[in-house]
Amino acid sequence: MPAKIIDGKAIAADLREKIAADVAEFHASTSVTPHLVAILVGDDQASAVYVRNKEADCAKVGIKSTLHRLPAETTQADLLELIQSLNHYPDVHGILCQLPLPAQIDEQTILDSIDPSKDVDAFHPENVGRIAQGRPRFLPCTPHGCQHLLIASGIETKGAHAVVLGRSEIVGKPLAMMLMQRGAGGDATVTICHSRTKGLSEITRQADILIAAIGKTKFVTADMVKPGAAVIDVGINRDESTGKLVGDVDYEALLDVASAITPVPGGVGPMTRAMLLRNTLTAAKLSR
Ligand SMILES: Nc1nc(=O)c2c([nH]1)NC[C@@H]1CN(c3ccc(C(=O)N[C@@H](CCC(=O)O)C(=O)O)cc3)C=[N+]21
Ligand SMILES: [Mg+2]
Repeated sequence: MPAKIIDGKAIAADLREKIAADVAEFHASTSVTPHLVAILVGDDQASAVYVRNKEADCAKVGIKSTLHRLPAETTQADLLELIQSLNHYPDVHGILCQLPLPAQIDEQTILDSIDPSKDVDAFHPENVGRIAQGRPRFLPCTPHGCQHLLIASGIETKGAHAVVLGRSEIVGKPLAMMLMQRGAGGDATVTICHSRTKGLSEITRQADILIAAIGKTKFVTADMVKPGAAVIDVGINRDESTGKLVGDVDYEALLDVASAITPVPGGVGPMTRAMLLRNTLTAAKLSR
């Protein structure tokens, strides 16, 4: 039987409907409109597309969004000054500074400067620490999107062996923590693999749930996957020749091996954006 294709676009649309209702309810009781501010430094093409999509998403659910576009040569001091003013501005609930940043700016310094209660990416060390301790304020958007795809698709994580490929601070590391946590979408036995892992395919072949977040086109081949495994593809790579978005897994080949799989595009990407909306509403609620 070919793999069930997990429709992230549809699941994200359902989520947005729920968020829109929650935003309306929040507004009815407080008169507050949640407000997300995105900062885009420079003119990276992919970043510009992502930020534009995000603005359209906000409009769909009744969240106000503002975009600050800064030139590529912006100094770190100037960016810090903008973030400080946004931190203090009560009408701003969520702040997202689009990554990557130009070379003259230290990303960690910038992420550390965002008020943790407005940190809708959940990249601030205080929020990362809270996730590690199992008492999150915000969950990072891409890992939360992956977890929600599993829950919405009825894929049991409890007791399952989840293998996470990739140890980034943005996806692999926090997702591993979340899958291990007690409760829905958690209680998994988690293995994290990375570029230095020995015997990689023996490990990935033990996965009931395999999550690929390494940023390498078609890295996960059919021989690395146990028949019947669920595969979540976090990769968003641009195919040099066709210009199309491709994931980290050999999708066509895995259709005959996996029990369920996410496509790229239309899998994790739309979920990431939906979770950002949810975090913005959470931030607005926190401000009350
Ligand atoms: N501070 C920060 N937070 C982020 O969350 C963040 C970031 N910086 N920098 C860049 C990455 C990347 N990212 C994506 C989110 C959604 C799609 C997405 O919606 N993808 C669609 C396709 C979009 C298209 O066609 O280009 C899909 O997969 O179906 C893609 C990429 C968020 N990021
Ligand atoms: Mg993300």
